[in-house]
Amino acid sequence: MASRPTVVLIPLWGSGHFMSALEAGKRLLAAGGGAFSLTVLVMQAPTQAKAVEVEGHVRREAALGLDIRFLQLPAVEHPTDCVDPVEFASRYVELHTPHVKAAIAGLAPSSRAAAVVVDLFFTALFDVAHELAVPAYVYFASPAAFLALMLRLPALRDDLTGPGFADMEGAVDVPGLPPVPPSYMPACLVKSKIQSYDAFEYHGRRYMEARGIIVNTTVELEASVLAAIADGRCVPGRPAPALHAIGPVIWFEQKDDDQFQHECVQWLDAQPPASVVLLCFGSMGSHDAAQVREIAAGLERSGHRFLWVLRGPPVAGTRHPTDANLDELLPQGFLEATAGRGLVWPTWAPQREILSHAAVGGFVTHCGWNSVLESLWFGVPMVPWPLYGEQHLNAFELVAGVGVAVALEMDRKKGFFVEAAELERAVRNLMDGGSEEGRKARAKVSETSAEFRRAVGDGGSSCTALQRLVAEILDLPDGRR
Ligand SMILES: COc1cc(-c2[o+]c3cc(O)cc([O-])c3cc2O[C@@H]2O[C@H](CO)[C@H](O)[C@H](O)[C@H]2O)cc(OC)c1O
Ligand SMILES: O=c1ccn([C@@H]2O[C@H](COP(=O)(O)OP(=O)(O)O)[C@@H](O)[C@H]2O)c(=O)[nH]1
Repeated sequence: MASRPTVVLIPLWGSGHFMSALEAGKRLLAAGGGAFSLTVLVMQAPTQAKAVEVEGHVRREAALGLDIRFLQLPAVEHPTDCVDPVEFASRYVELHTPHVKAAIAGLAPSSRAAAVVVDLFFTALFDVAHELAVPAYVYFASPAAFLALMLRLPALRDDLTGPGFADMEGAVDVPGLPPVPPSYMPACLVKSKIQSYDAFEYHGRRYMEARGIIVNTTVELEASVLAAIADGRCVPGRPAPALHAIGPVIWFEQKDDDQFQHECVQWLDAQPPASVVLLCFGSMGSHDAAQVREIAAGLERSGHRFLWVLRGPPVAGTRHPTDANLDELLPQGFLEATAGRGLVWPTWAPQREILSHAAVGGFVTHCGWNSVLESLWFGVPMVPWPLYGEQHLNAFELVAGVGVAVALEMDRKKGFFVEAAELERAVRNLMDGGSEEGRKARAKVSETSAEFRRAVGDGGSSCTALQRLVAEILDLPDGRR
């Protein structure tokens, strides 16, 4: 049998990470034109719900008949006493090191590993790659701005006066971004316990060992940040990491049944073009009862049409929201008052399909990076309502850097609470034809959507970056394929 190498992909279990990495892997596979296969090492997800989700993804993707092999890694113990999901992921993956080594070392000689591509929180696996002399890459499913920050964390530690950025005076210097107010730092670094900073800083340092960092962005969207990283401004005095901006990597589910229309989509079909504002807060986003009342009041007073994906409080001991009990959560009379112009959807919604619908004209989003890229792809301007992870920094970049969003004021001292009047103002500015702020965001987002489509098309920046990456993995001269 002819010898053909494989690219080993090791994604994190969360859908936003897992499916983004897998989609990137599929693009590598396609660009490789059969020169290598893809091997995905699948970790046992730490919760039952996530395990079911991952199994579903693997089953569906395996059935596509592509040149992808899924290898399940043996289960390991769960680390305890972790302060946040990043510390958990970092320690959990360390426990997988011997299994990952055995899986890669055990590949048949005819399908040796040409590269190992790991999730942004899995840099502990570089040890395995180094031992086996396989080039290691990071797949960074978040923006380059967050990468720039992570690379800067070792140096920024000297500027801290407390364990996190909360007490810091002045602004944070994230190369390539305007000065960032400390309150826009990722939530877990603001109110940080020190382990949280340690976990992020650890990965920031280790990125420097990678042969390359594959980033889910475009050079057009994050030009200044990518240039700052490439010019060595994040880690002065060290060779800059090699970047591959191959985005936007967006996963589009294939519909099994074209006849079936989701209830949300059926409802949108009956609304005028660009008239509906979507509110959706990601896989881990939910609000408490007081905040839900403010959202309801803000939407009612805005007078605009809306599709609100409203989730209930998280399952105890997890961050996964439950399905909302609308009778309990919504103020009395709200559904009657907004009947015909509003739909409240209490569970997971088909967000990409909704964003692609002509009736959707704006998106109040938690700023998860996948959601942001989807919104930009479909040319939908945003109101950022960041909740967790790096989302506050994403929100800052969207408003102050890229200009595709209308800002939302939050009470940063009161758990980022948003008053009804403020949501009403932001929704009106986003959706009203007469608002200058909304007009600018709409114009910029249309431009970005067109740029995105050019970037991934033949000869586009991301397509070219992908081809160069494939040539590098295959060791072809001059990046030729
Ligand atoms: C990127 O910065 C942070 C990401 C996370 C984080 O952690 C996480 C852990 C899990 O066990 C499952 C997950 O699904 C998950 C998701 C997650 O954040 C989201 O990751 C997306 C990448 O695909 C995307 O970047 C979104 O914007 C993120 O919200 C946690 C964190 O701090 C606690 C981060 O700083
Ligand atoms: O009700 C929902 C909520 C989220 N998503 C999808 O889940 C992903 C969420 O990823 P993101 O990076 O935005 O945020 P995370 O959930 O990881 O914080 C995106 O692809 C969304 O389209 C969805 O389809 N329906």
